[in-house]
Amino acid sequence: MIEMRGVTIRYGDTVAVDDVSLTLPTDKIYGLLGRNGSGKTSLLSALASYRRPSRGTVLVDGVEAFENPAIMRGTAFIRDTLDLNDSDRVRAALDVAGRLRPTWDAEYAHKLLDIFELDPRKRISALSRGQRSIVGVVLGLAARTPLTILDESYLGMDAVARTLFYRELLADYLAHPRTIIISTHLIEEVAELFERVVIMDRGRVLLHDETDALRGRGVTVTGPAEQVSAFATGHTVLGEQTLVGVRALTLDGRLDPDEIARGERAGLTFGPLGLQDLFVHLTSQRLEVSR
Ligand SMILES: Nc1ncnc2c1ncn2[C@@H]1O[C@H](COP(=O)(O)OP(=O)(O)OP(=O)(O)O)[C@@H](O)[C@H]1O
Repeated sequence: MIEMRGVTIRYGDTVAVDDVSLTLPTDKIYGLLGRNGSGKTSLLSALASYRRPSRGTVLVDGVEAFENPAIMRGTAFIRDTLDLNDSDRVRAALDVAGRLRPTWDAEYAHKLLDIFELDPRKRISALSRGQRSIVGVVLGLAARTPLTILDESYLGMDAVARTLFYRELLADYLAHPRTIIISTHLIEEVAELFERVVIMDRGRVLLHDETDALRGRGVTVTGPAEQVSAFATGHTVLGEQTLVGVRALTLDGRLDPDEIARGERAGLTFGPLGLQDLFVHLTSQRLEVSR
C-alpha cells in the first residue's frame, strides 16, 4: 500500500500540491490525469522520494519513503527529461540501471530495444526525441520495480512505437504484476490500460476511482441533431459535438434501459462515457456547453 498523508509541496509562493491524502493499493496500473500545472509531476516526485514534501509524508507499506534506500531502489521514476549522461551509449545507460536495481532484467531490456528497433550502440546525444523516450520506457519497464512511474515519458514516440509500448506494458504487467503510475495527456489512447484513475486539479485530488466505475458515470447519445437534442431534454449535458447535422451529446448519469430502447427505435445510438469527456468536464470551467 502506498499512502500520501497530507502532502503539500510549495515552490516559494506557489502551492503545487495542496494537502493531498491518497491511498493507492499496490499492483495496479494507475492513470494520473490533470491539466497543465495541476501538480502531477510534483506529486509524482514526492511519491518517488525525489522531493521531500513541504508538509506531510509518503508511506510505502507503512514505512516513510523519503531517503529510504530500499524503497528508492524499488522505485523507477521516468520523466520526459531523462537524467542520462549524453556521452554514454544506450547500452551503457542500461548497464548503469542494471547496477542500481536488483529487479533489473537485462535480457528483457535488450528484447525491448529490438522491438523498438533501437541500436544499443547509439550515443544518448545522437538520439532523436522519440528515441530518447524509447530509452526512458525501456528503463522503466525493464527495471521491474515494485513502483514504476512514467511521467509523460513517451510523448516523443510515434503512434507505432506507442502502440508497441502499450502492448508490452500490459503483457509485462500481467506476467510481473507491480504498481505502475502513468501520467499522460493522451487520455483516450491509454484509458484501456488504467485500472484506476486519479484526476488532479489545482494541486488537489479531484477524483480517485476505478476506471470502470467512471465509465458508468455517463453515456453518449449520437444521431440527427434535432432528435438528439429532444432526447437530452431533462438530462444534464456534459459535452457536445456536432458535425454536418449529426450531434453527439454526453449525458450525466445512467439512463433507464426503457429510455435507451425508445431512443434506439428513434434511430439514436448510445455508448459509454469516454474518460476524456469526463476529464474535460470535471477540470474545465471555461468550456461552455451549448444546447
Ligand atoms: N521547480 C519549480 N519552481 C517553481 N514552481 C514550480 C516548479 N515546478 C513546478 N512548479 C509550479 O508548480 C505547479 C505544478 O507544476 P507541475 O509540474 O507539478 O504540474 P504538472 O501537472 O506536472 O504540469 P504539466 O502537465 O504541464 O507537466 C505549476 O504552477 C508550476 O509552475
